[in-house]
Amino acid sequence: MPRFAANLTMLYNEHPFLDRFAAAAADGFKGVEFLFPYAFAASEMAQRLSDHGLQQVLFNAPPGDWDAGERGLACLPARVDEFRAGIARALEYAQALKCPRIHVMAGLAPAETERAALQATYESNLAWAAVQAKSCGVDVLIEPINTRDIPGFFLNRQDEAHRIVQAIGAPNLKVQFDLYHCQIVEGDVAMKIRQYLPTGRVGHFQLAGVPMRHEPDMGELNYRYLLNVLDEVATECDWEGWVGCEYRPARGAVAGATTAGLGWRALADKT
Ligand SMILES: O=C(O)C(=O)[C@@H](O)CO
Ligand SMILES: [Mg+2]
Repeated sequence: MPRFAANLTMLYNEHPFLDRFAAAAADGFKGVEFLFPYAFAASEMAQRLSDHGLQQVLFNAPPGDWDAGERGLACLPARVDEFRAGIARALEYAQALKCPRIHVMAGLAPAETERAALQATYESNLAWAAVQAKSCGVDVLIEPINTRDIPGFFLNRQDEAHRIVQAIGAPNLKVQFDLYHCQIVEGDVAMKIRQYLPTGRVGHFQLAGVPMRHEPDMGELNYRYLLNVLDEVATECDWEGWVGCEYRPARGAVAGATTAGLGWRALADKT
């Protein structure tokens, strides 16, 4: 079974951010991911990883002004310099945290800009980022995201993401396959795992229950079935990546809420 990584942005919100590393390790996680490390010194985070025997498996490149509603810069023609500076910063953190992949968010499509111009900027930015990342041994990931959570997000579908990755043809440019977004946008999730994982273009998975983005055992997706499919296909194609647990615990941020909700991990048992 692919390994589960705790998403420290969404899980363990009952603890201050830097204390979430210890909490995840205490629950048996060996890997962690989060959205953004930039409010903290890389050395401080590297120390937490080492103290708790954790691997950093993923984080995001700078997304622009998140608090002002920005959700990535990669498709924005007027922001190329800022995009490039953000990739350089992300790669510095990736090296300090020994993290083998970064997620580059596409951004919101401005209504006044032609889709073709956004697409051209997106593809040239991704090609550039992949070259920079390659020299650091890092994969660049793109993630289709549903427009209920992020209205106007530029990249929404698995097929679009795979077309882009194929067209650019950089071996370290891959798709971040978030099963939660896939179910909301297009469904047929099990068949999409079967279709896309063997291509070699999937760099990472994430999961959450649908529709509320709570624990995977809450909601309309049958994760016992899906995790068995993932396991079967990953074994067939020797895929050894991680599955990020990117959900908001239903019990909220009260003491013990994240740990109390982890019973769903038994769904991954093949019994
Ligand atoms: O929202 C998600 O899904 C993510 O993976 C984040 O990195 C981006 O919002
Ligand atoms: Mg995700």
